Amino acid sequence: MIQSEMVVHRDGDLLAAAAAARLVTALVDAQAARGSASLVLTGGRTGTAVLAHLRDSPARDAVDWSRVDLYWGDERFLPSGHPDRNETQARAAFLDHVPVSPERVHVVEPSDGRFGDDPDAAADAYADVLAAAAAQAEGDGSVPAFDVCLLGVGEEGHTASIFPDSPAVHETERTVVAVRDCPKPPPTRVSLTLPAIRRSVQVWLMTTGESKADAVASVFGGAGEVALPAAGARGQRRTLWLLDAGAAAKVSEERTSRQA
Ligand SMILES: O=C1O[C@H](COP(=O)(O)O)[C@@H](O)[C@H](O)[C@H]1O
Repeated sequence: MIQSEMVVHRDGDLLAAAAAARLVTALVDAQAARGSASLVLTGGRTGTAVLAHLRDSPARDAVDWSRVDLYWGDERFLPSGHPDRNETQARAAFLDHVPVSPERVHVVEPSDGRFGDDPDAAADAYADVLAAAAAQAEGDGSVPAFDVCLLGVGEEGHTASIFPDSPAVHETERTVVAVRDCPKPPPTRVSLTLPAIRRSVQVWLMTTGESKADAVASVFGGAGEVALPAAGARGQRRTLWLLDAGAAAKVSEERTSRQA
C-alpha cells in the first residue's frame, strides 16, 4: 500500500491557500494529459475555505473550468438551496464565480428533488451518475477514477459522511449510500463509500484545528477504518493529508514534514 503523505501548514488560512494552488496544478496537469479533469468536492469549513481561496486566485484561470467534472463526496440531505447543503456552500464560495459547465456539475438530489424525501433513492441515483461517468470515461467500472478527491475530517474521525462504526463504514459493495442518524447534524446524508473514494487517483484529506488532533494522531498511529473512517480514505496514486499545526499537534515529529 502507498504510504500516506502529510504536509503541515502554519495555520488554516495558509493551508487553504496552498491547497488551492495545488489544486490548480493537479487539474491543469489532468487536462493537459486527457483534455478534461474530475474533482470531488467536500463540505465543511476547511473544504469551503479552499474553494474561497481558489475563487480569489488569479491562477484559477489556468484551469478550463468548462472541462472539469465536479462531484461531491457527501451531501447533507436537505432541500435545494438550504444553506447547510454542501452544494449551496460550494456554489457560493466558488461555483457561481467560474465558468463551469452546468451539465458537468453532478449534485446529489436534494430532499425536495426528484425522489422527494427518500435518501436511498437519491443515493442510488448518484451511484447511477457515477457509473455512467465511469462508462463514458473508462469504458467500464462503477466509479470514475477521480483526479482529485477532496475530503474533510471530523473530530471523531468521520470523512465524507462515513461515521465511525456506522453501516456506511462497513459497506463493501455499493458506491453511494444513504446515511441516517449521523452524530453531527443534519442527521440524514448521502455519501460516497470508502470503496468509491479509493477509486480516486489522489485523495487529499484536509483538516484544521486542535479539535482534530486526536483523530489525526490515531490515523497516523495505525487506527483502523471502522473506528476512524478517515483512515480508510486512500488514493490509487497518492493519499495526502493537508493539516494545520493544530490538527498535526499530536502526530509524532518525525512523521510530519513541516512547512511554513
Ligand atoms: O459535515 C461535514 O463535515 C466534514 C468536516 O467538516 P469541518 O467543518 O470539520 O471541516 C466534511 O468533510 C463533510 O463533507 C461535511 O458534510
